[in-house]
Amino acid sequence: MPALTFDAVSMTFPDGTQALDALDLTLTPGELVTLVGPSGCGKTTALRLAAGLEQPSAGRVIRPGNDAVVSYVFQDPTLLEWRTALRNVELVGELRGRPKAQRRERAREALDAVGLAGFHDRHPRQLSGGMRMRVSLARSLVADPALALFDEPFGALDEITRLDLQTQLQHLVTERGLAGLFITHSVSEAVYLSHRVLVMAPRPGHVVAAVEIPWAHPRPAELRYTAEFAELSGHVSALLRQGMRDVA
Ligand SMILES: Nc1ncnc2c1ncn2[C@@H]1O[C@H](COP(=O)(O)OP(=O)(O)OP(=O)(O)O)[C@@H](O)[C@H]1O
Repeated sequence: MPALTFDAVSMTFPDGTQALDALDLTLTPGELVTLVGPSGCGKTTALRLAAGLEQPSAGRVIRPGNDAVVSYVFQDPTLLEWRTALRNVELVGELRGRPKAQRRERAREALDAVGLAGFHDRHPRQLSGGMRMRVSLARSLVADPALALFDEPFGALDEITRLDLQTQLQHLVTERGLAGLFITHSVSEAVYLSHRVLVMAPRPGHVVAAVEIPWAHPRPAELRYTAEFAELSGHVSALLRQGMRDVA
């Protein structure tokens, strides 16, 4: 059973803006697919459709069943400032009415898994941007999502933190077998993380190429410095440039 299916999905907003044209996508559990493309090509619209926040104007979006959790991670970590890191992550269990000891234990495990052991009792203002994003990731993963949607989560982070979080995210997705749909403007991030990269072009947003990324997960951090990686990244960049030229 796919975790998410887009069947010829088109999206035209009430003001007449056509954001997506006939997008097809199938995401299976354990698979991470990334959307890359220039500003305005409909990436966020696709994520919002996947989240059920918008309804397509044509085609079908088939999402996980009612009981399945879909998590959404934004570029802004959106933490509650008056709660500690632990209590931010614990909120998910609270909202579900889980017993206190159980939800606290799960939150502790999730924070440790994203490299925040020792920071459970800090408030968001006492954490760096990278640490805040780790809390946000822990909060989304503690919900045990069947489908996780990531809207440029690492866009605002420094390079080292970003590379570190890419590696951690990839381990977490692999270990948990969840399906992930990821947006980024970084070609190397897309190639490193994904099983498949969908290259998009605008006016209206459409997929110009689907590139399969062959390496097994989890991938070593050093993969990013190999000639094969540079070659595949160059290929995706060329498709991106080509897509932009074709609509210019
Ligand atoms: N609610 C809306 N009403 C009208 N037009 C919209 C709405 N949301 C998005 N759009 C338009 O749809 C197109 C796609 O927008 P979207 O935000 O999905 O692009 P994107 O690829 O995510 O861009 P970016 O990389 O800049 O975040 C754009 O032309 C945008 O202006």
